[in-house]
This record gives sequence, C-alpha cells and structure tokens, in this order.
Amino acid sequence: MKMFKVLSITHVSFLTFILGTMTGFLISKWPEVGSLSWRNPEQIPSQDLLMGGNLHWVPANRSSPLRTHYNKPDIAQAPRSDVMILTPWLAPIIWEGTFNHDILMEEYQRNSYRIGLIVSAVGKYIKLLKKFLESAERYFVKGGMVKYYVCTNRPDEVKALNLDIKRPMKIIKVPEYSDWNQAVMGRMEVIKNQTELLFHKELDYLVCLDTDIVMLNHIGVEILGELVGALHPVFYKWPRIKFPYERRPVSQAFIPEDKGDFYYQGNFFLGTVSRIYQLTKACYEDIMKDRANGIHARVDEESHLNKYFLYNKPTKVLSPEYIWSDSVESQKDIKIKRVNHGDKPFKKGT
Ligand SMILES: CC(=O)N[C@H]1[C@@H](OP(=O)(O)OP(=O)(O)OC[C@H]2O[C@@H](n3ccc(=O)[nH]c3=O)[C@H](O)[C@@H]2O)O[C@H](CO)[C@H](O)[C@@H]1O
Ligand SMILES: [Mn+2]
Repeated sequence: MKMFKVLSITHVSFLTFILGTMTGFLISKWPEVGSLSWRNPEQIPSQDLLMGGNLHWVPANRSSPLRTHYNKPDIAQAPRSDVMILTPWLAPIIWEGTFNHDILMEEYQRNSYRIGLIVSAVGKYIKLLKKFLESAERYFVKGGMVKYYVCTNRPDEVKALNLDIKRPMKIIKVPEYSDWNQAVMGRMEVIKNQTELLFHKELDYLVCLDTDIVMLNHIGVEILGELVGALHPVFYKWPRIKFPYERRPVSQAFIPEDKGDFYYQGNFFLGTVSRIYQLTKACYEDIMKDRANGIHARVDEESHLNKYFLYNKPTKVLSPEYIWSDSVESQKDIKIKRVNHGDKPFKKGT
C-alpha cells in the first residue's frame, strides 16, 4: 500500500512534468503554427520581402533558384545621396538605384504573392485600356502572378478590344456614372466592395492605377508593401503650405496648414488586400459624409487619400518615377521615367 502510494506520487509528478513541458512548448509555438497554416496578408511586411525575414515560413522542400551574385552592400555608402530614401517614420522611398531587383524577385518567387492590378475604364476611358493593359503586360511585375481587374460600365466594348495580353483579366461591371467626379470618386466604393466580395479570397496585394497611364519601363516587385503611396511629380519638392490639400475644416479631407508630409497622387496606390480595404472604406465613408454636407473635396478622392496617408503613414513610398508625366519638366533626380501619365486623346469632362 505504502509502495503503491510512493509510486503513484512519483507517477503523478512525472506526468505533471511531461504535460507542463508539452503545454509550454505548444504555447510558445502557437503563433508560428497559426501563421503557417493561414497566410494572413496583414502579416506580409514589406521589410520582410526586402530582407528575407519570412524565409522560415517557406516549406523546406520548396525549390528555389540559385542565389543571384551581387556586391555586398556597403554600410558606409548610401545608394543615393541626392534624394531622401527613407521617410522620418522609416518607410523606404523607392528611386532608381536604391534597390537590387534580382534580390527582391528571388524573395517574391519564394512566396508567390498574388497581385491584382485594378483599373477603371468607364465611358470613353475604355479607349485608353488597350494601351494601358498592353504596356502593363510588358512592364508590370514581369514574372509575377498578376491578374487584371477592369471596372467598366460596358463589358462588351472591353471584350471587343482584341487585347494582346496573356495574363488573366476579370471584368467588374460598374454603373454608368453621371459625370467625371462620380466616376473618379466611385472607384473607392468599387474597390472596397470588391475586396469584401472577391479580393480577400483571390489576392495578397492590390495595385490601383489610373487608365491614362502608359508604362514605359519596368515596374517590379520593389513596389510591393503593406501600404504604399506615390509622390506627385509636380509637388514633390514644394513646401507643405503650397500643397493642394483640402483646407476647409468642414470637409472630412481637411488638413491644417502646419500638417502634412508629402503630396501623394491618387492615380497610384497599393498595399496588402486588408490595408487597401481599410483605406478605401475610410475614403469612401469620408466622401459620403462630405456629400451629405454638400461638400466636394478640392482634388476629389485624392484629397481624401492624402488625409488618410497623413494619419495612416505609408509603409513604403514610390518616387515620382512611377507616375511621371511628359507634361512635367524633366528633373535631374528622375533617372528613369517608368510611365507617362495623363495623355488622353479626348477632353477630361463628360
Ligand atoms: C490635374 C488634375 O486635376 N489631376 C487630378 C486628376 O487626374 P487625371 O486628369 O489624371 O484624372 P483622370 O481623367 O485620369 O481620371 C482618373 C481615372 O478615373 C477613371 N475614369 C474617370 C472618368 C471617367 O469618366 N471614366 C473613368 O474610367 C479612369 O481610370 C481615369 O484614369 O484626377 C486624379 C484622380 O486620381 C487626381 O485627382 C489628379 O490629381
Ligand atoms: Mn489620370
């Protein structure tokens, strides 16, 4: 009896020890187990993509190409000394000469991120679509998993364009908007709704562009990040007081004169699906509040976007190379013009 008591006490202590150790081990591993079985787009930090910090997420048997050979980064040498390459909140600003595309592409291929490129072609803007998409086919994230999403009120006209593209394209039917303002602002609502319905299942990243963009040079995986805005080519050297921000406090897009980092252009923004959902939802709701108060922000949805980026800082910023326009005078710090934006064979209004 005494012997049994001693044995059972030893047994119980031993079992408690084993169970305790196993529970501790499982708790310590739980977050990793969770992220392995469910890849949350929120957990794709741009920095990880740059530095390979999420390599441990990749199954060991996944084949990967041989590492590209490149010069070791020199800690004493900034890649560019003529421009700011890091914001004060530590987001990289992407300029030609600041990144090695091969390294970034290797990281991209390991993760096979799915990228959606969404564009609006409503009414006469359908005429711009062929040039836009065919240039994207040539220059936009070459070698990446890209799907095009075209928002249009006339799907048949889009289908009849005889597009020379191989990557998949989905047409999203949108209403016949009453005027230019409605069509431009309506994009926020469409992207928000489609994210709820579709994008959260189909994509990791969503890139939102204007149709009057023609790509002239490579736009690669260096653009990918959690929340990314692009610097307007006209205003990037201007003082904040001269930015065309919305200055009326009554508007939801209001930015006081002593606030503001940069002036971002509304024709190029991107991010993970969940960050773009938050952005478009916030902008859409602010546009609706303004509308209820009879207000139209100074530069349409771009004003709302700038207010959003002021209080929700982008994790990466694209230099004006990415939204350059031939109508802007050439600048020394623009080493490459990746696009020409704004060329239209018709007048803007309806
Ligand atoms: C000089 C100026 O004021 N520039 C502003 C204007 O640029 P843009 O003159 O570049 O605007 P835009 O005419 O390209 O319109 C924006 C985009 O909305 C789509 N669209 C628009 C109207 C329409 O009937 N059908 C249609 O599909 C189309 O994708 C187009 O590219 O508007 C932009 C909206 O991002 C920004 O606010 C710019 O700062
Ligand atoms: Mn445009």
